[in-house]
Amino acid sequence: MNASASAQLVSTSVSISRRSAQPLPSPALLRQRLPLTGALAQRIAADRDAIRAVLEGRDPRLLVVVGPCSLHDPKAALEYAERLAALTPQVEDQLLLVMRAYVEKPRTTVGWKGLVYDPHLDGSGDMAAGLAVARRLMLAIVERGLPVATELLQPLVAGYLDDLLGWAAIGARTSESQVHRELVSGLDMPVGFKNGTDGSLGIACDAMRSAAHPHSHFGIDDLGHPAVITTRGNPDTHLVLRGGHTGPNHDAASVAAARSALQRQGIEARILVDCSHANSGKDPLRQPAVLQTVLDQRLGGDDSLKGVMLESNLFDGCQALGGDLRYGVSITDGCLGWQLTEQTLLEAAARLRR
Ligand SMILES: O=C[C@H](O)[C@H](O)COP(=O)(O)O
Ligand SMILES: C=C(OP(=O)(O)O)C(=O)O
Repeated sequence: MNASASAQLVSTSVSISRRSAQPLPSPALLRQRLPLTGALAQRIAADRDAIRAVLEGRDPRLLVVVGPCSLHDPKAALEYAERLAALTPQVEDQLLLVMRAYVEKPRTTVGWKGLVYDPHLDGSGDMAAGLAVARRLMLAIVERGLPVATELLQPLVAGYLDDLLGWAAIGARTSESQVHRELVSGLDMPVGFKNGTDGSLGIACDAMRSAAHPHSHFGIDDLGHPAVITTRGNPDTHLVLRGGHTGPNHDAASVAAARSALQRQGIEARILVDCSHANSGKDPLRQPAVLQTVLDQRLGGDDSLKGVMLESNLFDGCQALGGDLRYGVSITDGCLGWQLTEQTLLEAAARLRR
């Protein structure tokens, strides 16, 4: 094609398109700018093994994924990480603490989509900066000795961050997506699939079976080039119960139903309960009560319940994005403040110890 024909093709595609494009650094370039040291990479591999051991029942502790609904302020996120790291030695005989470090948010319709999408919180969508801020922050959390957990939402983002993760979630809005199942089948870490927002368990069970299989799928390679990605299948997935439109699903009857649904499909019953979202009726202060029901069931002999998730921040509640933001308060879902979080986790460890 000569130059004028190709210019015409470009202008035609621009005139009929509702989108524009700006380049981003490749995953390899960002990793090179913000590298993971060999010692930290080994720690992350050991953290993944420790989480696997809990999920497989080789370690009797309770996995606790705890932290903000979303990270929007690196300073507050690091203060939170320091508090969680300081709490760890007091509970680690009973609880395996992993920090929730969510930098992408799936929205029901529209809203702030997380630090990687909009790090300046002003709708400018500076995703090149967002990726760097998120990677730097996750590295700093890992350096403080904590395993990092996140939701993987946009598959392209995974390549920029996945070397830093100990655990990942596929959210209620994406568990049914083939693209996300393919992504998980290539990840070398434990991954939780959430039940659907309507409470359906079937999509998460299907997701676990699909992700356990090898796949070939469209993606980008480390240099950012379009590529055929070939995966080996991920055996380390599990179900996350988060409740649904019809109500919570952390009670004994719902957990038994989930266990049967998994067993019917030949999947090992490994379940984590999200104490927030529809399990708390979106009231963050109800999370400790949800956790108690999980402990009741575990202490009553249910060994399919491997862990919990709590949405927690420096301070209780949430605030609308805009104007002067209060330090340490969520700008997405409401969270349990640090004081109550610490008390809840200390009490949970004490109860399990007894
Ligand atoms: O965890 C966060 C929210 O529940 C999820 O992102 C959906 O939020 P939205 O319904 O406010 O968009
Ligand atoms: C969005 C989340 O959860 P869910 O997918 O269960 O709504 C979340 O944990 O932030």
